[in-house]
Amino acid sequence: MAYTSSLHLSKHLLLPKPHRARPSSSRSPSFVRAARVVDGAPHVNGQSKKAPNGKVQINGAGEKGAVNGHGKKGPGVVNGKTHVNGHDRIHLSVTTGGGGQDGTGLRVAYQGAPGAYSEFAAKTALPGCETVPCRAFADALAAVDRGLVDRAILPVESTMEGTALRNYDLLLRHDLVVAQEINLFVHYCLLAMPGVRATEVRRVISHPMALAHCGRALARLGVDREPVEDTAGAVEMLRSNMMLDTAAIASPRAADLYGLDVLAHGLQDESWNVTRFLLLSKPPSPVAVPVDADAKTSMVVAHRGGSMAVVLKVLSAFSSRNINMSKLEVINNEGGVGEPRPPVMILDTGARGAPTLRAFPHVLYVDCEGAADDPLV
Ligand SMILES: O=C(O)C(=O)Cc1ccccc1
Repeated sequence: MAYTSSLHLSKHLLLPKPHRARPSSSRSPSFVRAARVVDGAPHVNGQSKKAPNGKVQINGAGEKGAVNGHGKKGPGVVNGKTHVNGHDRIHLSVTTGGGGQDGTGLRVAYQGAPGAYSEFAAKTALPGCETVPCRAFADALAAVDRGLVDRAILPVESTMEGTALRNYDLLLRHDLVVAQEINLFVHYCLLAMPGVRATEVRRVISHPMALAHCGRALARLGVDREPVEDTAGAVEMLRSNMMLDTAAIASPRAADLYGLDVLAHGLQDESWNVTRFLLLSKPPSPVAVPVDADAKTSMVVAHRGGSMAVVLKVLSAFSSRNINMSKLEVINNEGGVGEPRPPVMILDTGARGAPTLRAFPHVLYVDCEGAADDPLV
């Protein structure tokens, strides 16, 4: 069976606050070569006291155990071997830290048309930046890879739907670091051409995530749903095709930008609707994260077998170090009943020779407290 299970753990409901002392046993299982994600308290729409930002690094640590492709061996990594139960594996990590940086002079690629939520997230994270619209998320990441822009922004998780696995998968195919994380309240509106009334709407178009987040409201309206590339693109489509029987789900900002009427505010099924975006850049990270900062490290453990044993090792490695985990997502793409999913392709930058894409059926996404340069992590 192809399945995904995820366990979202509240940061403060887990273990006691980690003691910053080293664990009693230095022989704790070594399972990840960690790079860190540094992150402060929840940062929503730039309002956080401790804005998350810092560095995010994503890359393969090959059998040499290189961290983020720099060949650095973190002191907390007990060994650099890449075997879990004899199975080859790669682990990746992401570091994010405090925000509030001036974005003047920086170009940030995002998926969608002007007025998309991703564009707003970029402008919130890096005020003053120039935003560059792209047709697809993959195009935005490719633009950073090629040096056409300084950063790309990608939604990776939402409180309503959990991890956006497709985007995470995309991330793993690139050698990019996470420069910053931003959590954005997403407020959905129903927009229509001026003069159109709600009773005249037969169809609603938007980004698939927006349609999913407003599922109950749309069912009540009894309208057809049609996914399009992005929320602002949906609005643009209404406008340029003068569609009078169709509405779009998008932001109030998009309504202003394209001159559409707002038929309804707060269309989302849950009032607490926060999306987590990652701001990505080429390595090395443009943001330095002090080890003593409140930090979050994200890592990916990729392996080829013994799935439950790996999960247990990961849990026990965190537990023995008294490190709080804030996310554990287990992806198993082989075995069992149902449609098998393709393996996750990961760019291994630690391997000898040129970076190579490697396929892994089993992947764990882990977020934990602590900075990547903290020996404990
Ligand atoms: O379509 C957009 O506006 C995006 O930026 C993608 C998206 C969609 C819904 C919530 C967050 C991001």
